[in-house]
This record gives sequence, C-alpha cells and structure tokens, in this order.
Amino acid sequence: MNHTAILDAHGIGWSVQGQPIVSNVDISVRHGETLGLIGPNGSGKSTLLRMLAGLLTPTYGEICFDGKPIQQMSRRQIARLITLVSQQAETEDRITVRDAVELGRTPWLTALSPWGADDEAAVNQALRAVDMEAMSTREWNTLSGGERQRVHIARAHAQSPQLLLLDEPTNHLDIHHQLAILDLVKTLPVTSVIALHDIHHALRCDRVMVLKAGKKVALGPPADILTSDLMRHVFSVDARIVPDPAGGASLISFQRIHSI
Ligand SMILES: Nc1ncnc2c1ncn2[C@@H]1O[C@H](COP(=O)(O)OP(=O)(O)OP(=O)(O)O)[C@@H](O)[C@H]1O
Repeated sequence: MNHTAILDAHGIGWSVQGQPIVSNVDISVRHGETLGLIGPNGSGKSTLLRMLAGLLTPTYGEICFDGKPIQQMSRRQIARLITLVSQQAETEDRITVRDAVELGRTPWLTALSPWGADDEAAVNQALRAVDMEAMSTREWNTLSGGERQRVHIARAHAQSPQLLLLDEPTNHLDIHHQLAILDLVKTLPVTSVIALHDIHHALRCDRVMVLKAGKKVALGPPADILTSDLMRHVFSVDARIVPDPAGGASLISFQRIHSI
C-alpha cells in the first residue's frame, strides 16, 4: 500500500428534506488499502458508500478520483473505476450465475470493443475467486443468500474496478465464507472500502473509519482507534480487548450498557 489517495472526499454531506444524514465528511482512501467503515444502524454508512460510488450526488462537498471530480465523469467512466456491491441488490430475471457475473463486464463493452477473450477470462477468474465455478450454470433464484452474496462479489470483481465498495459483504455468509471473502478482498489488486458490523472483521482492515449520526468520529489503524472509550461512546457497549493466547488476532468481548 502506498499513502497517495485514490479517492478524496472533501467535506461531503447529504440531507433529505432538510434532515442531515451524512455531515461534512472528509476522507482520503489510499491506494491499495482495505478501509473498514463501521457505525451503529442508521449512522450513514450506506449513504456514504453510495456517494463515493457516484450513485448519490452529495448535497455539498466534492469527491475526486485520482484528482478528478467524479461529478464530471460519465456513468460508464465511473463504472470502470468504482464498483459498489450493495446490500439489497436482487433480480427477478431468470439468469444463471455466469450471466450475473458477465454483467460486470458491461462498462467495458462498446460497439468497437464487443465481448472477447479478456471478458471471458475476467469472468472465469472472478467465479474461481469466490469458489463458484461449479455453480456457474445454476439459476440465480435457486441460490442461497450466501451463494448470492458470493456471486455479487464475483460480478464486482469481473468489473475490474480500481476501487471496490462493499456494503456489509459478509451478511448471509457462514464463518468460513465470511473470512474467505475478507481475505479475498485483501488479496485482490484493488482498493476497498467495506461497511461492516462485525468489529472483529474491522480489526482485519488496514484502517477503520467510524461514523456516528452521519459524522466521522475516528479514522485510523483499528488497534489505535477501536478503544474501550470509543466503543462505549459510539456503540453503547463495554468492550474488552482480549489478546488471543494462541497468538492470532485479538478478540473483543462486549457487554451492553443498559443505561447511558
Ligand atoms: N431517501 C431517504 N429518505 C429518508 N431517510 C433516509 C433516506 N436514505 C437514508 N435515510 C436515513 O438515513 C439514515 C442513514 O441510513 P444508512 O442506510 O446510510 O445507514 P447505515 O449506517 O448504512 O445503516 P445500517 O447499519 O442499518 O445498514 C437512516 O436513518 C435512514 O433511515
């Protein structure tokens, strides 16, 4: 990872009917990092990701990709750079797993550059990365929630973005596949921002940003910012960080605070 920014958000905010949902957030996403985004329900994580993906125009502030404002880019230009895997992406269409992953290549196809060997290879590689090759001919509507989630990641991977935005990608996944997805994201040659609820998953990120009521309250390496004080202030829980006696990742034990 280097410390130059791939994406910079300068004082962005989004309001609806005069109500601030995200307020005055500054963030520099660094080339190659995995940045975790955590915060309580309704703190604005999905809204922020949708702005970073260019799907929601900030009420104020500016977002630049490699120094260029994304508000000045076309949908196709943005889609070649940034991909968002959102929580509720569903389809009623009768499509196979492979069809769904092939959709990821759409921003790269033009009349002058139709489907070709590169697209085929990107789809195969993406299916392999999420361990779904054997299910490539299965119909979407026959998949379990976790299998669908893996196909969403494959579709995003096939899109070959430089910045991958994931909104709670470990929802629906069993523990093996949760860790597999997080490890996969870390090994992809792509920068990623991941909204997460599991604090243990946040510990595996290079940096973590914490949102509360639409405002940024902390940003930094997880070991530095996920302190007991922060967990109490943001999540209303008592948290104790317990080192793994076997030398693995630290564990956090939580106790809900009843009256605050
Ligand atoms: N279009 C909208 N109109 C009104 N309120 C909205 C709209 N979009 C989002 N909100 C509100 O903004 C707040 C932030 O929503 P958002 O989905 O960004 O939070 P989140 O941190 O991703 O939540 P969760 O962890 O529950 O998924 C919520 O209170 C939500 O109800």
